[in-house]
Amino acid sequence: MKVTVFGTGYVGLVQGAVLADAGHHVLCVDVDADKVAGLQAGRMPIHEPGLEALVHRTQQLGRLDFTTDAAEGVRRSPVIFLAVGTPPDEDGSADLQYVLAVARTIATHMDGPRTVINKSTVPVGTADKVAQVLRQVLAERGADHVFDVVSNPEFLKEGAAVADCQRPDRIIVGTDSPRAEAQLRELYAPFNRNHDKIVVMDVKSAELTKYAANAMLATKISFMNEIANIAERMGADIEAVRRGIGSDPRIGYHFIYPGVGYGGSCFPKDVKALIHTAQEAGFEPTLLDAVEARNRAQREVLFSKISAHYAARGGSLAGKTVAVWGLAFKPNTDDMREAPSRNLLQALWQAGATVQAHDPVAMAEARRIFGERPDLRLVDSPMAALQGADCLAIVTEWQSFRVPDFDELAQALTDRIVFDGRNLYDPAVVARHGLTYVSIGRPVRGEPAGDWLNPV
Ligand SMILES: NC(=O)c1ccc[n+]([C@@H]2O[C@H](COP(=O)([O-])OP(=O)(O)OC[C@H]3O[C@@H](n4cnc5c(N)ncnc54)[C@H](O)[C@@H]3O)[C@@H](O)[C@H]2O)c1
Ligand SMILES: O=c1ccn([C@@H]2O[C@H](COP(=O)(O)OP(=O)(O)O[C@H]3O[C@H](CO)[C@@H](O)[C@H](O)[C@H]3O)[C@@H](O)[C@H]2O)c(=O)[nH]1
Repeated sequence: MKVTVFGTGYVGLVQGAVLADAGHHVLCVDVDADKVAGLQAGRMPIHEPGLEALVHRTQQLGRLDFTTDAAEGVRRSPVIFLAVGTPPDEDGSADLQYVLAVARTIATHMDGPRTVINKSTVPVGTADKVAQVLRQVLAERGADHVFDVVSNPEFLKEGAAVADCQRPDRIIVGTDSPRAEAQLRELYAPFNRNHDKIVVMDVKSAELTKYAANAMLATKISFMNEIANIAERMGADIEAVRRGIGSDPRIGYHFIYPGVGYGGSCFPKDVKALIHTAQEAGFEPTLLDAVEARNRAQREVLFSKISAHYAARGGSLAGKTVAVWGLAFKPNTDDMREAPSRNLLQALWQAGATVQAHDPVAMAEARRIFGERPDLRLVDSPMAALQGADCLAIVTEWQSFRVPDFDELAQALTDRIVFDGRNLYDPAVVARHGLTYVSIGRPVRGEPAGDWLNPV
């Protein structure tokens, strides 16, 4: 099928490449001319495992193209995806300006029937708004073309976006139009061979399904972070508790890792947007309010531990150098949108510390965000970050941080202490190497080996 995708970000680019790989002919449209020129030349705007090879292959096969020409994008394909951003407005609601702008563009240039498929995460009622814009602009043109607006939310995870898109666990199709449903069934047929993954429902339920999924996952994380806070005050070990509850299939092991709070471009924004939608409808979502509040607090926990450690010893962070491992909001991506590392760095700088940081792929993004500043050194390896540092803070659980040389760590860090926001290590092993180890939801371990210290 001929398909046009508006927006070549994490969702649009991956979706476009995966559809092209499955055999469709895809044209990706973006307003960012640099991004489009880069993609035409085969340069990826984001780090996503497997994406570059997929884009190159489908480009060479002539099934994937990029353009800034929106009119061509609209005229070329009967099926048009919307995959533009829906960032949070100041009041937490989703900003629909990009979605509605594309709707106007489609209505301005369409010259026959179109199916508009919304992949952006949008509040309930947005499909109606898109349809209204289409109707209005068509009426202004005096044109009379048939269209359907379908909700088809995306569930990919960054860092695994290509794999998730190639093997979706469900394909939500929100429409009451048999014509549109048949088109989407044909479009997704290559992804639907093993068993029927397509779940058809009304548009509003599809729109809400996306928020419900993200809110449920965010709730699991905030719940676990809440239990971690209780555990560390009681002398219990959250990792033992995690294994203990995860083995119950009704709970499961997924998304119950405690840490530095959820970040990224989706959970923080989508939980806030759902709260806003509920409030607008006259309902106070107290559970979601609490999920959000716990996350806000959790994102400060690592800094609180570092600062409390030094304060308890009569010192402060002023003049200290803190090594930071991990800047991306999660491993296998260079995305730093709402990354918990940003909270930590700002707090450390405010306390007068210098940061010496390493991330396997997000260094360029960090440079773009923070610019040149005397209290930030971005270095090329995890071990280089330790040189001359007083302590280490771990923010992202990259694979390359999982098995460090603890003796080298102990030698390099002046204060011989590790603050781990991701519980990467066995506390007894770290302590055996002469390091003090402060993690999330577990008692502090330190020298001499085997000693349990008071939580800081
Ligand atoms: N990032 C994810 O993991 C993820 C997963 C599922 C759903 N979503 C949702 O998908 C949507 C897109 O997210 P993203 O992370 O891909 O965003 P992004 O910011 O990475 O990309 C959006 C792209 O849209 C382009 N754009 C803006 N206006 C345009 C226009 N009028 N015409 C053409 N292109 C235009 C921008 O230039 C940008 O390249 C959001 O609603 C998001 O919540 C994101
Ligand atoms: O047990 C866990 C799991 C995740 N996280 C954090 O939660 C955030 C989000 O992680 P993840 O869900 O893996 O990444 P995203 O790429 O943000 O993907 C989420 O958001 C997307 C955008 O809506 C959805 O499509 C995905 O299904 C949904 O998982 C990150 O900060 C993680 O560190 C935890 O703290 N503990």
